[in-house]
Amino acid sequence: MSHENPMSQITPASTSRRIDVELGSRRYPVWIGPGLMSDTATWRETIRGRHVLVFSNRTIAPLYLPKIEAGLSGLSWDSYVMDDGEAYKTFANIEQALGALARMGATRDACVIALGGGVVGDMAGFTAACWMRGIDFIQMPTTLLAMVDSSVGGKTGVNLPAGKNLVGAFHQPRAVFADTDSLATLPAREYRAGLAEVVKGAAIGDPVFFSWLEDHAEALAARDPAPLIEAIARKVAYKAGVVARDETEQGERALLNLGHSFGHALETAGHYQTWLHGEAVAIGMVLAAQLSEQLGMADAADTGRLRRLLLQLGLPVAPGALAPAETLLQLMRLDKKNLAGKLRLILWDGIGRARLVPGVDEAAVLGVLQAAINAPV
Ligand SMILES: NC(=O)c1ccc[n+]([C@@H]2O[C@H](COP(=O)([O-])OP(=O)(O)OC[C@H]3O[C@@H](n4cnc5c(N)ncnc54)[C@H](O)[C@@H]3O)[C@@H](O)[C@H]2O)c1
Ligand SMILES: O=C(O)C(=O)C[C@@H](O)[C@H](O)[C@H](O)COP(=O)(O)O
Ligand SMILES: [Zn+2]
Repeated sequence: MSHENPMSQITPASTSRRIDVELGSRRYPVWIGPGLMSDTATWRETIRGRHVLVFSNRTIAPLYLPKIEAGLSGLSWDSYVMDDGEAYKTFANIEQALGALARMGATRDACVIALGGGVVGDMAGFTAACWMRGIDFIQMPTTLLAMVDSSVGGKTGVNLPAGKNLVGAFHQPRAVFADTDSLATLPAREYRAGLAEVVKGAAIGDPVFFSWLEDHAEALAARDPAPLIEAIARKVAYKAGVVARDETEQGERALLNLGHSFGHALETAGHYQTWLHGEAVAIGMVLAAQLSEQLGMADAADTGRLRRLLLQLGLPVAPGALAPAETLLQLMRLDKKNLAGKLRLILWDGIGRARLVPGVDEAAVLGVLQAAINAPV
């Protein structure tokens, strides 16, 4: 494994923000700002070998692959363009992408470029983790959610019919280039879903950031560029800190899963057709807050602030009658945080004070789910 990443010496021409993810003797930069895709000289420096596979999907490739093509000249490159959607985050697609690397004759110094949202990023990263037991990859996130969350931290993988992200690997990117110009084409619903993962970071461990989000909710909902870039940078910095302290989720990193035990169950139960990941996380955070209240850990006032902020940002706060509470609980039993057959959930003591709680009473979870299913969406 190479230790010092020469990327730490490279600076894009634009007025981008840079946050480093420090992993002991390794580190990589997350660049955030406009024009990064077209700044080919910069990201091209990260590619060490001759072979490149651009991993994208049928929506994003026509929009953004032409922007990066010039930077690939002189390399032996190909693209793997998957169908669009969470339902395609499967092993079958990983096998196809690995086949594309094989056809290229990709060697160990090959690089995968993830050009897209979180689905593409998780799958491109997993492809890179699998090929010859691990090659380089670069994240070029094109959704807000991918910029603030999935492109950073090295969680990669795919879904199984039994549940979300059940198979994967920790495999860190070599660099992240979050070109905020690409958000111009992002549909409004997808944009709002990304804001949920911003709120999550603040709700877990940064009450000052949470208040800042409350003060800037209207501007963020309207995609005002200055507060948006500030919000992206603050969330990335927060996540980078957590990942630096606990890269492989032995402890603190599990907190980044606030709302996800519920959220993943909602996504799976709806066959990825009902709630987007960010929306499911928004609902899941409210459920976690309600459960925390019921267990005597937190006040209703904190749940109220969380609900209000999510609603201001245009996010859902209740699941609707998607599936019976028992079905959702059954899906939650396969969550990766659970131990010894017992639910381990991220709950909170209030805004900015999340914690991992083992052995959570299933009857209490069922009660919260049942009440939420009957509440208006
Ligand atoms: N690895 C992690 O740490 C991590 C963190 C959070 C989420 N995730 C995963 O990320 C996934 C969700 O990611 P997502 O919300 O980005 O969804 P996504 O990747 O499905 O992208 C959302 C939609 O927007 C489209 N799109 C993307 N960029 C666009 C652009 N610039 N213009 C127009 N359309 C564009 C996509 O084609 C897709 O239809 C889930 O699978 C989730 O599990 C992973
Ligand atoms: O980076 C992390 O750690 C996270 O938990 C970030 C989450 O937002 C993300 O959805 C992640 O994919 C969930 O991971 P999982 O381990 O619950 O599958
Ligand atoms: Zn998430």
